[in-house]
Amino acid sequence: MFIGMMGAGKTTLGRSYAARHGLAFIDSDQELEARTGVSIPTIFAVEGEEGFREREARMLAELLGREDLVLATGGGVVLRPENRAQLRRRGIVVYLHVPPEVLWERLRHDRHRPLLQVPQPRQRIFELYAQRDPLYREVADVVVDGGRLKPAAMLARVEEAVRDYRSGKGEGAVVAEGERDA
Ligand SMILES: Nc1ncnc2c1ncn2[C@@H]1O[C@H](COP(=O)(O)OP(=O)(O)OP(=O)(O)O)[C@@H](O)[C@H]1O
Ligand SMILES: O=C(O)C1=C[C@@H](O)[C@@H](O)[C@H](O)C1
Ligand SMILES: [Mg+2]
Repeated sequence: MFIGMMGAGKTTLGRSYAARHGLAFIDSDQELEARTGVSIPTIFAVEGEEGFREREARMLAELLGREDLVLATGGGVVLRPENRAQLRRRGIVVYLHVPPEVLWERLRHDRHRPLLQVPQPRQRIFELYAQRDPLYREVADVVVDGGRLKPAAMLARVEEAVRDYRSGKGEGAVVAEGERDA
């Protein structure tokens, strides 16, 4: 599973990680859009953030029941304690850590992420980062620092971190229970 802030690269890297390993890939946000037939901004507009979080939590519970799946989660999935508990129980959780300055460079022209459609989106990213970084770390098995790395270089770091984690060499890592997939 990939977790991290909006713009960290969960969708981009999740898809390429899955392709490299011959695993199925699902992006929680895209799956919600496909199932509801409407965009995430529309879900936020009609049902509010609470309605979206409810759908997201139900989707997570369902998808975590599937084997051999690489899952890219939504950026806010760690906000609910029950989601964090579920993430900790299943699969290898990879936190793609990207500092807020870099996220801002990537997202400054974004019009699709409802939480950034505010008068001061840069400040919003910094606030969300401050609130969520500890939550991502709480559930992560491995933390991969992206910084300004290109997706291919970041993927190489993910591969290395997952390998180390599996062989019990990762910093603070515990030996993986059976076959756990990212
Ligand atoms: N390592 C990278 N370097 C530069 N740009 C990147 C990198 N990874 C992703 N991007 C770009 O940043 C944007 C966000 O990437 P992506 O959609 O994969 O993030 P995400 O973590 O899935 O975000 P969200 O939680 O909002 O879905 C995209 O335009 C993507 O092309
Ligand atoms: O960070 C967030 O709270 C969000 C991130 C996106 O992945 C979407 O799930 C949605 O835009 C909310
Ligand atoms: Mg995404």
